[in-house]
Amino acid sequence: MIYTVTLNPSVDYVVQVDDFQLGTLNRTRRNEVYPGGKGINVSRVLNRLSIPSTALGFIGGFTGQYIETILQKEGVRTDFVTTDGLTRINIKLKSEKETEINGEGMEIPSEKVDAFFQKIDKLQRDDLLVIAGSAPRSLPKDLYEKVAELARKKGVKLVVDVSGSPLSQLVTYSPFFMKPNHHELGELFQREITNVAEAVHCGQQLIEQGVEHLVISMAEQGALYLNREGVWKATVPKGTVKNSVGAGDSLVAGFIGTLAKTNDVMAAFRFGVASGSATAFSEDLCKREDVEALLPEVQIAKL
Ligand SMILES: Nc1ncnc2c1ncn2[C@@H]1O[C@H](COP(=O)(O)OP(=O)(O)O)[C@@H](O)[C@H]1O
Ligand SMILES: O=P(O)(O)OC[C@H]1O[C@](O)(COP(=O)(O)O)[C@@H](O)[C@@H]1O
Repeated sequence: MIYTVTLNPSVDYVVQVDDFQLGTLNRTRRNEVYPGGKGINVSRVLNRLSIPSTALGFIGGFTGQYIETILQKEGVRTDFVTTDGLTRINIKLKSEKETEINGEGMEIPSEKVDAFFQKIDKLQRDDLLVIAGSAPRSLPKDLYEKVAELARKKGVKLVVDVSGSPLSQLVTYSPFFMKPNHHELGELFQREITNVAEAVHCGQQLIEQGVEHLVISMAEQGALYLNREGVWKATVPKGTVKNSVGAGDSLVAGFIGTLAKTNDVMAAFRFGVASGSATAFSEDLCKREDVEALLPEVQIAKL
């Protein structure tokens, strides 16, 4: 079974403003609302690929209720801990450029954290636990490590899609799968990654440290897959980007979902990349038919 953890879910408020100007009244041309947060996006995409998962994490208030309602309507299983706070609203402003404002998240009291750990404690050997996105500032700094520690004790496989210091903490738990983008990878190694050779160099160190499957995504510039046997590069399909929010999460879902179904790593890599691009070319997250249509455009070569 696949479980996703979103410690800091969000309602994503996507607004299109033509010629956005700071410091004045702007009016939207279009606005949409989606359930968001990285683990939640992974669960929603897995569901569209007919792969069941359970979404875990913390929700609160009318925004949290909205997320749970939409997920359940779509058929995603949920087992959130409900708090008295209010799930954040993240602003995704589309104008000449894409601007994001992500909230810091709500206060989560310690008894709610205990309730969350009780849920993690029910996972079984060989379950996949996807840890994705930021944690609300109120949570202890080592919370992700504690989740990873418990997962390791129970023989649960870790999938990691986080950035900043949680990434450097979780990499030491030999994740089954990790998907940093090249900026996150650069941050981890405290250097700028400007080309494939540099990304491969850093990626290989992660494989040596015990990461089993690694995808380094580089938006429209392609993606790399690394394991103990080698390095592969995929081209990404060309198209018009409508909303790249959730593209990375879609790659994660496409990869782990296909790997769970077929045990074929290259099929998983191809499907993951096509899922990321299908999301970038859609308003919301990708649909299965859009992903399948892009598969022939993903060319994979061994480096
Ligand atoms: N402009 C784009 N054109 C085509 N595919 C894209 C584009 N941006 C993102 N993608 C797809 O989404 C995947 C993840 O995007 P990326 O921006 O690297 O990750 P993240 O969303 O985690 O920052 C890419 O590997 C690619 O498949
Ligand atoms: O937890 P964070 O890092 O604040 O990110 C949350 C945001 O990330 C998203 O999950 C999208 O992630 P990506 O665009 O990186 O795939 C949004 O739905 C959400 O608003």
